[in-house]
Amino acid sequence: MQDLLALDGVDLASVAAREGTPLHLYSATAIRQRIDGLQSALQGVDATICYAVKANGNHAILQLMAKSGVGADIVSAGELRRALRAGIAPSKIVFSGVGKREDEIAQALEAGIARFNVESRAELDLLQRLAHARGVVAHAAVRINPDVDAGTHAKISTGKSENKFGVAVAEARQWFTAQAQWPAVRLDGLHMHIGSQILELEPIRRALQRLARFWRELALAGHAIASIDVGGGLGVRYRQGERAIDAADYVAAIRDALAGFDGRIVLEPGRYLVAEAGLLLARVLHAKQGSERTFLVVDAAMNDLLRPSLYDAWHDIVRVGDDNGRTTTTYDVVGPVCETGDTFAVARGLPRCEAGDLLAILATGAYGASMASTYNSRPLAAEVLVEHGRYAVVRRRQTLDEMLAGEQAATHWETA
Ligand SMILES: Cc1ncc(COP(=O)(O)O)c(C=O)c1O
Ligand SMILES: N[C@@H](CCCC[NH3+])C(=O)O
Repeated sequence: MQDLLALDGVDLASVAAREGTPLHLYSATAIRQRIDGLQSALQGVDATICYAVKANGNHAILQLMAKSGVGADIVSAGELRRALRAGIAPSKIVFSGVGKREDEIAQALEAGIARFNVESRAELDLLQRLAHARGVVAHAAVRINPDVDAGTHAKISTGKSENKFGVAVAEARQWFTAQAQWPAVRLDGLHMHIGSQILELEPIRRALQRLARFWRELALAGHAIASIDVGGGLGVRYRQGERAIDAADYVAAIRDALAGFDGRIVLEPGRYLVAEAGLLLARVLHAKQGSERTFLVVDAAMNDLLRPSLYDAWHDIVRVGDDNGRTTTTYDVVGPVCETGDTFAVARGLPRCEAGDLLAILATGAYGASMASTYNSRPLAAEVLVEHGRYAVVRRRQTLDEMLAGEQAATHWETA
């Protein structure tokens, strides 16, 4: 990652000095390479890549997706708004999520999105009512829960029967049989998404096979399936040397499992397209010698990057600049937030650091800024897009006034 930014000729220290820290950086070149790689692997397949906006919904990144012909997988009216504003065609937008609100479905219907990935009978009923009221027919896919363990962190595993997502094949079968009950919904798609940060192909293969078996059964029963959405979940390398799934192998597994399917295949990668293209710059505030451990207290915190606190996730960390023979020292890299969980790394070997040094926390392009909060009343960090030795600020650092906007004294009371 750092090599790529260096190749682009961007001096991290100078961007940090000009824009301040903490600072999220994304390489446009790296994102394009990921998109191109996946698109090439998909050559000859009738496929639409619908980028999972939740991974990083920054306007500039969504514009980049739109310009590359990539669509969007959305989970809220906010993400719908973002996708449309960035120029993503409604015909390339799919709407996932286990709890879509009535107003959100209404907005998506009015925008004319391609498809709703439906996760419960209640949602199907609601979609029927709202589509009927508007005199339109909504295309829907059933999200199947294939009961496969994706082998990822429990908090981001979504394809086991105990998870809240999707429905069992048995229930989906009933929906197809009873289709006439929902005349304003065209139930002609299947969907799955078994989890995120998946590093082994085997669980994906198993889930695809279950999905394919059901598609064949439906086809035999005379149900036309126009779209099979295989979800996202492709993992990335958070540690140097870690193994991840190759895009070509992933696409080969999809082709194999769905051989003979002549409809549209939808993919919903999020992390895969953006994670390794991003890094978070943080300044060392001080090195603190505790009684048992040595801490590097930095100016980024769990509100800027939640993954280590939430999932004990590993992110490689490098000291920016020449090491000049500094000895390797073992540090806990921590933020200033008042929680012990505000820790980016435990017992990590780094060149000896001092106050003012710059650290880059790597592979933060996905689920970094998009999961940020203002916890501890820390304003949202700025985001910059880097390309060929230049950078553009694509989100200004939030000011304290912006952070406080909307809050007010309890002077106006309503009776309820
Ligand atoms: C329905 C759905 N599609 C796609 C994604 C994108 O996942 P990832 O970023 O792991 O590719 C998610 C999140 O895991 C999701 O819930
Ligand atoms: N937020 C998670 C991934 C969840 C994916 C959303 N379905 C992460 O940071 O790894």
